[in-house]
Amino acid sequence: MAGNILGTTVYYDADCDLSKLEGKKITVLGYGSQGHAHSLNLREGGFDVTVGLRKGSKSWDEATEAGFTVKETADAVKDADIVMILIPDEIQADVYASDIAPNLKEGAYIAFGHGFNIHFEKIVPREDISVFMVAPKGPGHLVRRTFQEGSGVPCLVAVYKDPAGDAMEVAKAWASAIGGGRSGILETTFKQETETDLFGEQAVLCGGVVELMKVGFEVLTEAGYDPVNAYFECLHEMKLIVDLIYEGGLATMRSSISNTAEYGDYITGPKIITAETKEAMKQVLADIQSGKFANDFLADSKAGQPFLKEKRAEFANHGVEKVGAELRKLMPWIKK
Ligand SMILES: NC(=O)C1=CN([C@@H]2O[C@H](COP(=O)(O)OP(=O)(O)OC[C@H]3O[C@@H](n4cnc5c(N)ncnc54)[C@H](OP(=O)(O)O)[C@@H]3O)[C@@H](O)[C@H]2O)C=CC1
Ligand SMILES: CC[C@](O)(C(C)=O)C(=O)O
Ligand SMILES: [Mg+2]
Ligand SMILES: [Mg+2]
Repeated sequence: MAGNILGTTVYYDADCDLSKLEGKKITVLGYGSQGHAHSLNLREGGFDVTVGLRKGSKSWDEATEAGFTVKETADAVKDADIVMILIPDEIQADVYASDIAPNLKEGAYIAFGHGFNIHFEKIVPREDISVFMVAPKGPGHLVRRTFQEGSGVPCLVAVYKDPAGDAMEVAKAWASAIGGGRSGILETTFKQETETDLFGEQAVLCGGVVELMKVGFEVLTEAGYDPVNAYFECLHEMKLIVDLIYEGGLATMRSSISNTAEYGDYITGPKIITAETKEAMKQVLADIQSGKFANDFLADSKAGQPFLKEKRAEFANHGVEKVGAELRKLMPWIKK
């Protein structure tokens, strides 16, 4: 049953009424990281899912091979009671205008895995449409893998418009059906989800951690240390350390490392992540809140993604990726 965690209500499977999805025609747009996970998990719960895609793509073949009814986006939206939009954020507004909005039936629900386009008002749905969000707090491939293993990724749920009157119950049912109710479903707003998710992925989870690992690798290799040793030290072992934090918090991790490491952790951590770093993080948050980041990201996308492509090429050629690719070939237990 729902738990009160330090004043916040968190829902679990027992609080979610899956009958809210029963008898509804469900369409998932996109069969990428999140799309494949939502579609497969829902289907295993007994729900009938149609996948909407553009014809002739890799995803089209994959969803067809997985046994789904696959239709072109506009066609998949017609007749659907719930349309979950899991195509890339940067194209959602255009696809919404061309293929989704004109085909949405009166009184349908639309849903998102991230609040970006609703919060920044790139998509403004009609008044008869109910709008909710189910945002897993983890990568789609882990939403699928943990579900198969019997656990699940926590989800944030929110409602933006509710002419149907039960959008939050539908959102909770969806979150439960994809595995979120096994580890916790948190009710929030589109604004909170969008801003915290963008901040987390940029400053901590992806941008922050990747830069820390990459620069650590560079400092060791530029000082003449063996690149394989540097890779094990700065990247491979990151997962092992984070696994302990995930399992028991910072104290469990620190109880497993040596006193030498723990002393160095307290002495050196604040020299690397300084007051200046905290100020930079605050500026990152301000740019997210003002919409600057969203507009810069969309402008890069409209221009054909020059910045994104340049960075992908730069990282593909970085030593840390080359060493890692060779080492992982010798560790067959690491899944592709
Ligand atoms: N990745 C993640 O783990 C997380 C993502 N989210 C959110 O989920 C949403 C989806 O992201 P993500 O799963 O990463 O996306 P992906 O890039 O992994 O997948 C996008 C899917 O959309 C399809 N697609 C692309 N362009 C079109 C188009 N014009 N018309 C129809 N289908 C198209 C792609 O198929 P193809 O290119 O083969 O045609 C692919 O199947 C976003 O809102 C994101 O913020 C939220 C939490 C975590
Ligand atoms: C951390 C990145 C993420 O927010 C996610 C997997 O949760 C994303 O947008 O992919
Ligand atoms: Mg996220
Ligand atoms: Mg995100």
